[in-house]
Amino acid sequence: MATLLTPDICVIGAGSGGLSVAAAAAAFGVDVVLIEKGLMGGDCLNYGCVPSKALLAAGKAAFGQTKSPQFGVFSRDREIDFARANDHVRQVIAAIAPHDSQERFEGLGVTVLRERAKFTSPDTLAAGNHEIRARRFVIATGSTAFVPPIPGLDQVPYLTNETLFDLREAPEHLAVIGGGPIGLEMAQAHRRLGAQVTVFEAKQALGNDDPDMAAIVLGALRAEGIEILEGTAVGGIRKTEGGVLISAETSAGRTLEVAASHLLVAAGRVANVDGLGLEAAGVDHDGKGVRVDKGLRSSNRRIYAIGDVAGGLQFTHVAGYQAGLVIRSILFRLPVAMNNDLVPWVTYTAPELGHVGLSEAEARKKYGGRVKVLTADYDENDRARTEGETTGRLKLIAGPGGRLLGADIAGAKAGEIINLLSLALSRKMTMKDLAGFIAAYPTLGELVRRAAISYYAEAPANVWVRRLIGLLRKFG
Ligand SMILES: Cc1cc2nc3c(=O)[nH]c(=O)nc-3n(C[C@H](O)[C@H](O)[C@H](O)COP(=O)(O)OP(=O)(O)OC[C@H]3O[C@@H](n4cnc5c(N)ncnc54)[C@H](O)[C@@H]3O)c2cc1C
Ligand SMILES: NC(=O)c1ccc[n+]([C@@H]2O[C@H](COP(=O)([O-])OP(=O)(O)OC[C@H]3O[C@@H](n4cnc5c(N)ncnc54)[C@H](O)[C@@H]3O)[C@@H](O)[C@H]2O)c1
Repeated sequence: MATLLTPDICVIGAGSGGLSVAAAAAAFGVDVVLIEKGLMGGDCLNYGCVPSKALLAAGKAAFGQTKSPQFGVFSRDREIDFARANDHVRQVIAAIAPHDSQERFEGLGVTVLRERAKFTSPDTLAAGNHEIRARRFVIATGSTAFVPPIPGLDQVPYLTNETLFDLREAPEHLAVIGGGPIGLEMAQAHRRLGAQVTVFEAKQALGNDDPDMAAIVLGALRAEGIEILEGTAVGGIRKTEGGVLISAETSAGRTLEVAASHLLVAAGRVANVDGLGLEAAGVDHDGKGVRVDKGLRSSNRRIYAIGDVAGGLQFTHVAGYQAGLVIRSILFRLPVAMNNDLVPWVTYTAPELGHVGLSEAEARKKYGGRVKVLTADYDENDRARTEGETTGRLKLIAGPGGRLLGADIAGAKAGEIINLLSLALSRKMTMKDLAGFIAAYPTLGELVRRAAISYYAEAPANVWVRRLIGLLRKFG
């Protein structure tokens, strides 16, 4: 007979979103059951952010050696041991894992069940030998790699983010389907660790970002020898003795065939809703995931959904932000509303690509001619020069009254600089604020001031400003 549990909150999925809800609720002394069918930590720790950034760091170290003669440093034997790079990935995961572990959460007072969860009715969930009736449920089951219906793909061995980080040898030639953040981050990491890499992108690579900024990143990746075939849809795949043969057609109607040793599918994500019993629970869902309102509630008011499964922006910090909103709603019954306008994102290629707020196109659509686009180039920044990182640009989008509407950065440390602009956006700052603070010299952050100051570029030529200066001069 099933054991009945009646916690205040039941969380399904111990990834970025689920762990944040469980930890916060437990900190307030609330009775929580957390259910995880796979590894604690979910995608981000085991198959996503952490291993991808660790592998990129290994690639950066390898690439640094090729750049070092610029600094008068010559290394004689440049040898890449891919297995050691993979060890680094494993060690980073292992170092973070205790923070997300069952032991830690049980120590916080959370009941952790390592089972697959499934709703059996609008207020009941089954998980192994347990039946759970909670006051509130939070679905945080994440997403999985979307595998496109390409003829032959199901007949060949392919990698996804769940298997890529198991490789102990560098692929000789890695073919990647998808030129989004996953495809391009992994293309660069593997290229720098010795693989030949070809990326097939049906539309535009980095298509969710500002096209000018994406072009800077794509140019840099191509210069490192990554072949990025945009407007090129994969039409079929065959197994060969040495790997796979990929047939693709370009938007110009040209057919091409590429032989590769390994294939990575990075063509987007599907929300993990299958097998959750959502129909039994009365929870509506569509191709994007669980349908939620601004307060992250599903069609069953007792059940919330957060993170990748909720069908919006798919980032760890979004899952964490949504977890905070759900906690406020469940524990304090406060009205909450998600605001995606303030969410930054970063693609960790080199150069990095960062974004927050409205894009230039969105801003122009909303404010027309009242939008000013202000830029500062990395090759004019002293710190970028000293570091040999002069490829890049920062773009600020200013609206009426000089108010910051959005920002895009392609360049070194874009991910760090975008945080400053994320804060500025959330505080409703203007170009006056961004031009008026003291930035330490020499830093890449000075790019923000430089772009913001250009908002006032016309001031010295303004006749009224000149008259005012002339008038003030008369007072001695
Ligand atoms: C290669 C890659 C790189 C990425 N890099 C970044 C990055 O740099 N920065 C960033 O912000 N985001 C990044 N992301 C996205 C980020 O990983 C996700 O947005 C984040 O993990 C979503 O958190 P989540 O809690 O919604 O889901 P997850 O972290 O995936 O957790 C969901 C958990 O639910 C469990 N589960 C599913 N179904 C059930 C069930 N029926 N019963 C019990 N348990 C279940 C799963 O096993 C999983 O552990 C990356 C993703 C990938 C794939
Ligand atoms: N740095 C980060 O924060 C980071 C890193 C990786 C992933 N992520 C998250 O994970 C999400 C998923 O990443 P992703 O790169 O898999 O998805 P994506 O949707 O951003 O990109 C997938 C790309 O694959 C292309 N594509 C789809 N089918 C194709 C086909 N048959 N042939 C050729 N191209 C095809 C699409 O046109 C698209 O450009 C991201 O949107 C992001 O939210 C974040």
